[in-house]
Amino acid sequence: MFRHILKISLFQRLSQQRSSSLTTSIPVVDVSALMNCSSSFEQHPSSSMIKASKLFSEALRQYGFVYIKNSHVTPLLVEETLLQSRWLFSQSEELKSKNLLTSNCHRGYYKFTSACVDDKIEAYSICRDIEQPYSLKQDYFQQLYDNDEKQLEKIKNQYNQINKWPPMNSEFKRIMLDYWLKCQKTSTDLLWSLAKYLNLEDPSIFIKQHSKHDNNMEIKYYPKLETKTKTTSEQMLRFPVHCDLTTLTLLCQDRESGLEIYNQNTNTWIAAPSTDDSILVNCGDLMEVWSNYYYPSTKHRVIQNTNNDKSDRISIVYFVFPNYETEIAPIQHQFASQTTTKNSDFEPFQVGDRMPFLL
Ligand SMILES: O=C(O)CCC(=O)C(=O)O
Ligand SMILES: [Fe+2]
Repeated sequence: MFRHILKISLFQRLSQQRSSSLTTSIPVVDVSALMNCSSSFEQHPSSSMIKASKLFSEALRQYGFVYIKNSHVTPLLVEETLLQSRWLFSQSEELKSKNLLTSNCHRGYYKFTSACVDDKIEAYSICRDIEQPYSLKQDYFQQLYDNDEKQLEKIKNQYNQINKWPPMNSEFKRIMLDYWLKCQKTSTDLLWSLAKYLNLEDPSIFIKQHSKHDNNMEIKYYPKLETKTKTTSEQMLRFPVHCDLTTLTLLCQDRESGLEIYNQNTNTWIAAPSTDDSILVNCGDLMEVWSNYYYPSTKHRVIQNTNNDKSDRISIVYFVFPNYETEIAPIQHQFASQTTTKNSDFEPFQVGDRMPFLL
């Protein structure tokens, strides 16, 4: 009980910090009717499911990014995860480097220099928390390297590295894994809904090809900048312009500004501030191709916050990937003729072919 009250008041305090004074034209969609739809969607879906699916799909189609509320990722869980993230980055260099440092692996702590000259961004990453993570990728690598046992052994050792957890904080691990799982569940429901909206012959095609949940979650810490670098627009970037490689990406942030989304209709950048009760979803390159260019992979970036650069910033990004062996090619669907027909000479590829190779 006490714990619950504490959590709520903490949540209220933090969400006051998180709510934004900025406005944005990116739509907010209530996805409550879609949650659990991948397991409960019967032959005759309810009208609220159909409505939510249409709103979500059309918003993604139009903007590339959508705020979703009432997903499995509750506002309280977002606050708790941000709080634990903040705890991690405030730990000593020794703890972060000694216990968590990673090289050539998608799990653990690392630093990188980004677009801005004196910018050092810290990051912490986890993947699906299983004992033999290579098992998720072995179908792909085995057909790639067939009989090359030596190479396969090397790859197996590399990919079997497990998540790195800070010692003596079991709460950290519990909350991170909870957040990870709720993003997994949310993304599965959203993938189902996107396929359903396209009226695909097999509406479970996307989720079948995501059965291994080989996803990656990355928390980034952007420290307060000591010097203002405002001279050119290039220098104001904190994370460069890019598209994600994913099918879907789920993103939340704890400060009001920084993230911007490119709108190709108006040729402008739109601010994507954090909100109290929603998280952002966008499509990446794999979904763009797979959906026959219907759901666009949209450019985005993080800029230096010039209104309030007294603060640091945390973002939590959950990258959703199909199984490595999945073959990607534009799919036929009811809207396919309206989309750019780029598929006549399209060479199908496997997801693993596009992923960074870690040896
Ligand atoms: O930090 C952010 O808000 C954006 C990061 C991002 O877009 C990415 O990691 O792909
Ligand atoms: Fe991104």
